Amino acid sequence: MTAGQCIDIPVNAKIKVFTLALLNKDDEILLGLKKRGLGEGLWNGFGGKVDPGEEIVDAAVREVKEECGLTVLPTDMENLAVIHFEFVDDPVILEVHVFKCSKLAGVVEESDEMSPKWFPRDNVPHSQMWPDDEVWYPLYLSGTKFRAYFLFQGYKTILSYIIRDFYDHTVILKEKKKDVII
Ligand SMILES: COc1nc(N)nc2c1ncn2[C@H]1C[C@H](O)[C@@H](COP(=O)(O)OP(=O)(O)OP(=O)(O)O)O1
Ligand SMILES: [Mg+2]
Ligand SMILES: [Mg+2]
Repeated sequence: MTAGQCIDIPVNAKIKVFTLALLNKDDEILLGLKKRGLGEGLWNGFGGKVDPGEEIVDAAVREVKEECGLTVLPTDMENLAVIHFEFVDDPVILEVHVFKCSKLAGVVEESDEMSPKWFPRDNVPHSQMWPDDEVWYPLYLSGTKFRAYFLFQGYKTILSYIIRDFYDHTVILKEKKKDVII
């Protein structure tokens, strides 16, 4: 999906594309405590920047390997969501392609970026995760595919968000703090 296909951000927005993989085993999800960079100190799925010319799903597979040692196949990566994050006073919008995967091979290993740990899927540490996760995580649990837009003030405050059905773009959830224009 490109910026032009998202109805909640300007067509000419500057976009930086990322991946985020949610890895499942039975009733558990593997999260990593980010040791550096964007989201340092927070638990998150595994992912990062898509290299120039790289397919998004291939970037997702590469990032999983780099960050937690597991091997996943592109064909086993299920598209769950595309989320756009805008930050006040930052012209660059982050476009995060979220995948889920339940076919995992190899051994979980700590990397220089992530310290991995299994959590019960219905009991993740939201107080130590990005604040948007609490909004959309129930959709992941219910297997609902979605597109979302979040407007942040800094990294801790969500000013507004809108979540749409992945296919027909109907609104699933929407909230806006008073006085925010979107
Ligand atoms: C703003 O809200 C966010 N919420 C969540 N849940 N995840 C986010 C948010 N913003 C970014 N992310 C994800 C997207 C990526 O998976 C990472 C950020 O990428 P990272 O900085 O880890 O990129 P890498 O390529 O892995 O880094 P290196 O260049 O250091 O390898 O966070
Ligand atoms: Mg990363
Ligand atoms: Mg990385």
